[in-house]
Amino acid sequence: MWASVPRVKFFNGFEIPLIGLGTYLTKGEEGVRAIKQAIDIGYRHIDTAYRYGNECEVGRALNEKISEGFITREDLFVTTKLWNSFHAPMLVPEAFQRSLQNLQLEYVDLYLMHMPMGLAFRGFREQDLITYDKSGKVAFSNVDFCDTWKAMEDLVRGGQVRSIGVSNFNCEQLSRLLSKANIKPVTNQVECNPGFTQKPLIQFCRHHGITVTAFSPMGRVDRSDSSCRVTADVLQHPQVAAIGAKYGKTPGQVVLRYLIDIGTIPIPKPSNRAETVQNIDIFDFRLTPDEIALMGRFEGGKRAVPLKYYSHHPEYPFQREEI
Ligand SMILES: NC(=O)C1=CN([C@@H]2O[C@H](COP(=O)(O)OP(=O)(O)OC[C@H]3O[C@@H](n4cnc5c(N)ncnc54)[C@H](OP(=O)(O)O)[C@@H]3O)[C@@H](O)[C@H]2O)C=CC1
Ligand SMILES: O=C1CO[C@H](CO)[C@@H](O)[C@@H]1O
Repeated sequence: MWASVPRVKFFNGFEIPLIGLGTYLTKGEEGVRAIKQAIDIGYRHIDTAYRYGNECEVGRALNEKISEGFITREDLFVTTKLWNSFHAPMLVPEAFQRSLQNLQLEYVDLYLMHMPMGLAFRGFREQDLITYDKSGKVAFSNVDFCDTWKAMEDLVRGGQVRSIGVSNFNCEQLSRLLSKANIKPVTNQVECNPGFTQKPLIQFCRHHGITVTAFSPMGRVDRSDSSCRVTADVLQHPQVAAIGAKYGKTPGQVVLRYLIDIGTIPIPKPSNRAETVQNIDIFDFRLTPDEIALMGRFEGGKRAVPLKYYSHHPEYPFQREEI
């Protein structure tokens, strides 16, 4: 049994465990087993999204562990996300209720706007989530994300969402949101790994009391999606292995510790039991300032997940980058 994972407090008083379980591509019976196994190992923070099509599996796994008496709902921190085609304020309550129903929970701890870019709405089925215009490009909506945010604020007031946040927002978009919001976002979930360290964004968020959740923390993505790439293969790097050897840790553990030491909350997706165990066993060591500096040298300025399909959207957050 592992010691419980430390938590950090949001500005609103709610606490989030410092490591989460990513679930993109975690599906079916195997997915349910993997999530239950992660709960047994000690994970309490689970990250899913309507778009992942696996909220039902996540909900089943969590509710089975609750029914067994192994955990209570209050032990858990569950995040899900509003998909881009549900940005119109009138769609937000229904989109959220569908997520809640899939999860079979009475509330979610954190509801994120998955991206700042609104997409055309066609329906709630999987095949409706991304539609294309006549020229074959992803079809957009012109909803302002500040209006979407107001509808998300109403969900907090309704009591079924404890905290709200955003994902894939850049500093300018966050600034605009902050200038209009009544409830501040508790987190911005963005790609962060040694190959893409997000220093300016982390600084901006810290200044505004917003946490940064680190997705794709390993900087590589286990999927046949040609729009994703490996940023820096630090897991194979001898210097990372050497840091790990000093602490009796694997390169993956060194990477996660680095992300915590620079102030983020990583949500890695393990692909087997050994990785699931390793990724939570990172709270008995910390990197020295020199080791943190060394890990920072893998920065390559390029994302693993550049979301290229949306690059023609006016709110595409990475316009200024070479993608
Ligand atoms: N908000 C957003 O837009 C996004 C959110 N996310 C969220 O973040 C989560 C994590 O990101 P994801 O893109 O999956 O990428 P990760 O960086 O977590 O990469 C996953 C891969 O890393 C490898 N890995 C995991 N743990 C270890 C370890 N200890 N040692 C060595 N290799 C390891 C595994 O590959 P292998 O099989 O080779 O071992 C695994 O398949 C997602 O599951 C999702 O919940 C992700 C992308 C976008
Ligand atoms: O959350 C997500 C998981 O990764 C996908 C990339 O392959 C992203 O498109 C999506 O935002």
